[in-house]
Amino acid sequence: MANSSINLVLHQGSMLPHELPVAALLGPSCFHSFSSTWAITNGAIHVSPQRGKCSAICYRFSFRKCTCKWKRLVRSCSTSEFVLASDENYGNKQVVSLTPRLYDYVLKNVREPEILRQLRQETASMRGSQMQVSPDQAQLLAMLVQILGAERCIEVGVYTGYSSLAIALVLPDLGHLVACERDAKSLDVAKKYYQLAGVSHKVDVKLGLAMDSLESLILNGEAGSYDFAFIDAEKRMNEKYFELLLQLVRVGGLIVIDNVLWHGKVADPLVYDPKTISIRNFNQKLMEDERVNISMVPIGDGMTICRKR
Ligand SMILES: C[S@@+](CC[C@H](N)C(=O)[O-])C[C@H]1O[C@@H](n2cnc3c(N)ncnc32)[C@H](O)[C@@H]1O
Repeated sequence: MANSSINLVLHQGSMLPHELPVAALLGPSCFHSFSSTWAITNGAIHVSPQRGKCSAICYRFSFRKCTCKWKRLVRSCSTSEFVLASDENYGNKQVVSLTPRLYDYVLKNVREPEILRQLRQETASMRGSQMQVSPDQAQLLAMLVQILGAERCIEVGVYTGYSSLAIALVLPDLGHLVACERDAKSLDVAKKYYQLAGVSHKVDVKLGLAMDSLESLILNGEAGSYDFAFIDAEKRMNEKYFELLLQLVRVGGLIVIDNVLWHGKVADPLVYDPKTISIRNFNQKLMEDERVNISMVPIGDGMTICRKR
């Protein structure tokens, strides 16, 4: 077999047995606090940690003489990189692993409207710009809205308006998007772009706490009248937003929740900060919630699409 190698970024907690001696070498606190890049090559087995420029630590090791089942976790060839589920009952299903190169390719295949590109560029220099959804996520949201034929939508967490504008652009002219945001400064940018895009008449901006805005919609008799909702605000409030939105959305309507993978921390047993625990618990609740059909999609930071039954 050719000497193929891959780089796979494994975040803390996704430890393979091979990591253990390295973890011992570095000490638990050190090991706990970084993401590591693993270079896997065919050759003699060795594990060698080395600090890279980016403060990540790289390990080089191979599996030729290694018989442990973990070698099955990661495989490579010269052009693709993928992971296998560690549970062999998934039949060695290969799942593509997004690398920077592959993600660039995905982004090159997004049809991002010019106005969204401009908004993204303006937001890039602003505080919190990493909060906005990625172009591929925005495209998926817009696609869901179109497939549903949605006319009435709600967004919880607008920031400078990237995802809400993506939704508003595909709504019919009489469509209606309730956009909930507590930060007036970010909303000013969003409103400027709604105007520039000619969709202001479709967007009902609610400045204030999202819970208050959602509760007032319910008090206003609007339960069951919305087709689509997107949750992307304070993560620890997700369950509360979800419960209110479940009242506001009609049967067959969608509620999409962002950041359900939380940079991979949800799957890391070593991470138990309050936000991660809350997202992890909410994911578990959705998994058991008979009121909705669900699909967790590993796009961006992970989105779960819920369809109200
Ligand atoms: C992740 S950003 C939203 C990004 C946006 N969806 C986009 O793609 O550009 C989260 C936003 O939620 C807002 N937010 C957080 N807690 C909120 C609350 N309780 N009520 C209303 N907005 C809130 C924040 O001010 C922030 O602008």
